[in-house]
This record gives sequence, structure tokens and C-alpha cells, in this order.
Amino acid sequence: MSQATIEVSGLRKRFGPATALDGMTFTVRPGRVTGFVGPNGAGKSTTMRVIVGLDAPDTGSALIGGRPYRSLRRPLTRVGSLLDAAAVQPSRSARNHLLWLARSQGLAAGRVDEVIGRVGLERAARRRAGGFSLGMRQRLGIAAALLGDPPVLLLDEPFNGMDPEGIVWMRGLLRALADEGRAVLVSSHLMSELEGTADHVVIVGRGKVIADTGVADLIARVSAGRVAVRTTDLPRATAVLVDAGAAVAATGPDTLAVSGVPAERVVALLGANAVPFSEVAAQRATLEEAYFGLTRDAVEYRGEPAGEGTR
Ligand SMILES: Nc1ncnc2c1ncn2[C@@H]1O[C@H](COP(=O)(O)OP(=O)(O)OP(=O)(O)O)[C@@H](O)[C@H]1O
Repeated sequence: MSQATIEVSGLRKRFGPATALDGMTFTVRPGRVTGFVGPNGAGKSTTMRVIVGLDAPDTGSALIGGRPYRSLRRPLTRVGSLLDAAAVQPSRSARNHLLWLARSQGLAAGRVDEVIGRVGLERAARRRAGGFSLGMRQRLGIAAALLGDPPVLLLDEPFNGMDPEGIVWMRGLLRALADEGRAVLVSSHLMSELEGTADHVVIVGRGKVIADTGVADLIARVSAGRVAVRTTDLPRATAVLVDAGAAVAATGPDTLAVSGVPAERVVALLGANAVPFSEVAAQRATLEEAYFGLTRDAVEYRGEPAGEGTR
């Protein structure tokens, strides 16, 4: 059993009449960033709280490196977590907060300046954490999670409150932490935040797993066979491609969306029939498109789209 693994198995939990977890089961493996994604209320935070022993499940188990959190000795050296970025002593400086945490957990004080550097808080480290923006609190929370140099990281919505530059920085940090061999579980309700950083996604809805899949596979599956064509002869291009069995739709005065025939075959068909074209491109679905395809049925609440007539 790798130390850098989280195994969640058959978690069920009710809060009064509400079912928060309904058989939640998945494994987080070392060396990759696993996105934990789902709409509000899907059970992500509850699952993370169960993993670190803050909530007890009605049934099921959650193990870190093969052991329940409560049986871990020096838990901060086994798992680091960011569950609520607002949870800092407002009057303490960031550095003193981390020093206090290190001392209370028997961790070397020397780690404090290392983690402050890693999250880019050097210039703010001696300021009161109470005056921090949410983005800076997220950085401080991650510094705290990294203090014990743990093989497992659990971050609940770390992108919340981050500006675009912060989001790019966070993606890079998550990648680097996984490349060091850690298991990194990152929740988000926005799939787009995880684009380019998650290797794997566990998609949840209504307390259980809807999909547990590699990101590359997921995108390939959703993108399959979608090709964009730009041509000055829309009618002939359409005729040639339809003859070859493709489904074709015009998307603009000189563009077509083609499916059912791969890009190489589109090029060959247009070439062989002397149909002019300036572009044939296999379309790659975004992670967000893949996500919406999978979760359409599992969304608990869906706001009314802001229509033209609502102003
Ligand atoms: N302490 C609690 N008391 C009552 N109900 C709770 C409690 N914690 C969670 N719930 C309910 O359990 C369900 C799952 O909530 P949870 O916060 O785990 O979802 P989530 O996926 O993290 O959502 P979000 O993205 O909004 O944080 C929700 O219906 C929520 O209202």
C-alpha cells in the first residue's frame, strides 16, 4: 500500500432528512492530480471532512495510506488539507500562524519559511492574516497543508477567490506536487479550473460517483469524430462529405462542423474531389464540455439562464 493513496469506500451519510453521501467510492492514486468535481451539494466537502476525520460516516470507510485518519501518528506528516481557507486567527501574522501550527504538531520550525516561499507569501508573511484577501488565505492554507511535507494532499476549492494569475500559479503548484509523487485531491465546482492540471477526475452528483476517469480518455471520448472545416465552396464540400457518410452542419458562411468521419479522411475526400479548403481541424472538447455531457442528469439545482428579457 502506497502511503500516497486515499481509498474511499461505500461512504453513506445523512444529515437529518438530507442524504449527503450515498455510497461514495473512489481511490486517489499517487503522482497525479485528481479533480473532485460536482455541482453544489454533491457531497465533495462532506467526503473530504470524512477523510480527515472531521465527520463520521454512517457506514463505509476512508483510508489514507491504508489507515483511518484517526489512527495516524503525526497526521500532518501523512496528509495535508485545506478545508476552510477562512479558518485563521485574524490577529496572527501568517508566519506566526504557521509557527504555532508547526510547534503544536512537533514539526521543525525551519519548514515554515520553506512553505511560505513555496506558496509565494514571502512579502505578506509578517502581516496579519485577518487582512488577507481570500486568494492570500488560500495560499496560507496551502502552506499549512504542506508544513508536514505529506504524501497526500486534500484541497477543497483552492481556486476560490483566486485571480487569473493566481489560478495559473495554483495549477502549476498542483502539478509540481503531483510530480513529486504525492496524491493530490482537489475539489472544484468549476471543471474549467482543472483544465491543464488534473490527470484524473472523479465526478460526483447527489452523494455518489458519476464518473471516475482519466482526463485524456474523457476528452478523447467526447471529442471523437468532431472536425471543423473551412472552405470557400460550402455546397460541394457538404455534398462530398455527406456522400462519404458524415453528418455535416454549416456553422458560418465558410465553416462546417463534421462528425462521423475522422479529420484525415476529410482532408483526403476534399483533396480527391478538388474541393478548396483552408482548414481542417480535429476539435478537442474542453474538460468543461465533457463534464456537462456527463452531469446533465445529476444536477441538483439549475439556475434559470439569464434570458434576454430579464432586464
Ligand atoms: N453539517 C451539515 N448539516 C446539514 N446538512 C449538511 C451538513 N453538511 C452538508 N450538508 C448537506 O449535505 C449535502 C452535501 O454537501 P457538501 O457540502 O458535502 O457538498 P459539496 O459538493 O461540497 O457542495 P459545495 O460545492 O456547495 O461545497 C448538501 O445537501 C448539504 O446541504
